[in-house]
Amino acid sequence: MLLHLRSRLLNPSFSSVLNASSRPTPTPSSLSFRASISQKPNSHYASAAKSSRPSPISEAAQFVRTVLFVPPGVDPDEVTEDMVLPGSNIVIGPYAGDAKIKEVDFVKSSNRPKDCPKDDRPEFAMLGRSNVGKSSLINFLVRKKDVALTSKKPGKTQLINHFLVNRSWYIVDLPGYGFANAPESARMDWSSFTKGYFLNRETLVSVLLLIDASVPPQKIDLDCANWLGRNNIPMTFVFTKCDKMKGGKGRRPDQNIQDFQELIRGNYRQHPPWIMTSSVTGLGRDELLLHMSQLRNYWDNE
Ligand SMILES: Nc1nc2c(ncn2[C@@H]2O[C@H](COP(=O)(O)OP(=O)(O)OP(=O)(O)O)[C@@H](O)[C@H]2O)c(=O)[nH]1
Ligand SMILES: [Mg+2]
Repeated sequence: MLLHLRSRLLNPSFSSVLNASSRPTPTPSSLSFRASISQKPNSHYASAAKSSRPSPISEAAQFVRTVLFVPPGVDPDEVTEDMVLPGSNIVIGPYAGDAKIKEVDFVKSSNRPKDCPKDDRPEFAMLGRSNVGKSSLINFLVRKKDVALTSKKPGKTQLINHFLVNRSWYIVDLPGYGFANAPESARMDWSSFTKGYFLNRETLVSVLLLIDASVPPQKIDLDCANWLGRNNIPMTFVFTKCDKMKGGKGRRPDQNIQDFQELIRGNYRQHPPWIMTSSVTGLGRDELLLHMSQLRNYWDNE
């Protein structure tokens, strides 16, 4: 199982969509949510890892921990291949379930983090370079064409937009960063605006950090991932545009994804969750919703 898994994860390929079936009821845990879901690169740098006492875990469990995302409630020694979502490194555990989207309502746009909805529903924030496909991913997840506004021009989304799903959790569309080609009017100070949201939003379950798989790894995305990690903000890498097999200037999406993983691998003792998607072909939709359900259900039970 190890060898097969190793080659599958180190060489991402396009796989079929998993049937998101319902899962057993989760068992509440006393573990702290952020502590167990987040990746904390600061404390996970290789040097820090070397100085800590060796833990008596098996080679298989060690491999699983460094490459796979093992959610709360799963013993790394008991992970089997069928627990890993296709097109991802995500292990599905006992908290996954109730992943279907039945209804979605736009709630509000806020231009300051403190104007965001004030309730305790869990939320997921879409973050990524301008034009990476954040708004498209929201429409793709909720299976509606125009819930979130999309555009070929970068800088379309300029406010923090809250969408309420099944009246119980939020998806948040955020302005993109890295407006290299955006009109002057669309530029903004991402550092003070969006960073304030990340640092203060207590109901944020995870950031979905979107990375364009049709281009080679970009420094700004790596910097963003490291900033989130240093600030202990849980994240999932969502690779977008995986349908663009010819990839224009760049290499094929699977090669770009592999290069991105290699660039960040050294920073994390436990690899953050990642998943391949395409809002054109539907790749990864059910898998991403299932992953979000396990993070959310764990958060709800904490
Ligand atoms: N081929 C392909 N194109 C995509 C995909 N996702 C988004 N796009 C296209 O990429 C462009 C930008 O999409 P948006 O969803 O508006 O991007 P955004 O990240 O919300 O952009 P900002 O709001 O400007 O930050 C649009 O032309 C989309 O049609 C995808 O999976 N595959
Ligand atoms: Mg947008």
